[in-house]
Amino acid sequence: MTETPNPNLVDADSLTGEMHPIRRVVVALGSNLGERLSSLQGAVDALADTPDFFVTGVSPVYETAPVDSPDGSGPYLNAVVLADTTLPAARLMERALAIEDAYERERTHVRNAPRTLDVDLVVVGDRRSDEDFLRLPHPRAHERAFVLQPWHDLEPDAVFPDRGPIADLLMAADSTGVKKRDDLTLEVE
Ligand SMILES: Nc1ncnc2c1ncn2[C@@H]1O[C@H](COP(=O)(O)OP(=O)(O)OP(=O)(O)O)[C@@H](O)[C@H]1O
Ligand SMILES: Nc1nc2c(c(=O)[nH]1)N=C(CO)CN2
Repeated sequence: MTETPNPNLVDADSLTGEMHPIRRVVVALGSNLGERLSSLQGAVDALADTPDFFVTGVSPVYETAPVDSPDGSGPYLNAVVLADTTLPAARLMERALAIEDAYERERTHVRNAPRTLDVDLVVVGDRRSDEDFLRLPHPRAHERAFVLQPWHDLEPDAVFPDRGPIADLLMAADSTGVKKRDDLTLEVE
C-alpha cells in the first residue's frame, strides 16, 4: 500500500512550499548608551530588511530603569518586535549579533554593562536551545517587565513557553521604573 503524507501531521507552526517551518519570533530591543531611539529604529529597520523575516508588530517604546546593571548605568529604552520567519534560529542569532555590531555595541566582561544596542531573541516558535551561543526561550525574559510589558501591548494573550500567560508573568514582575514614552515611536517600513 502506498503511504500518502497526512496533511494534519505538521509539527511546526506551519510549513512553506520549501518545507521550512514558519516560526513566530519575539525579539527584545534595548539601548542605554548613545542615541538610544536611533539605535532601536536602526534595529527595527535591519530586522525588517532581513530576507525571509517578516515584521508583524513593533511595540511602543518604554523608558526603563536599569535592572541588574553596574552602578551609574543610565536608563534604557526598550521595545519588542514580533515577526514571522523561515530562518533557522542560529541564523537569527547571527543576524542579531551583526545588528548589534553595526551599532558599535562593545562587548566587555562587565555583566550588563551599558550598551548602544541589545537584540535578544526571546522566543523562536517552539525552538529550544541550551547552548551558550543560543538559549531559547530566553532564560531571563519571563521575569523582565521591560520585555513583558511591550510584548503584552502587542499580544495580551501570548503565552511564554513553559512559564504561562505573559499577562500573569507581567503581574508578578517588578514594573516600577517601566514607563511608556508616548512621545517616542518606532516606525516599520
Ligand atoms: N536568546 C538569546 N538572545 C540573545 N543572545 C543570546 C541568546 N542566547 C544566547 N545568547 C548569547 O548571549 C551573548 C550575548 O550576551 P549579552 O552580553 O548580549 O547578554 P546580555 O544581553 O547582556 O544579557 P541577557 O542575556 O541577560 O539579556 C551572545 O554571545 C549570544 O550568542
Ligand atoms: N531596564 C533594562 N535593564 C536591563 C536591560 C534592558 O534592556 N533594560 N538589559 C540588560 C541586559 O540585557 C540588563 N538590564
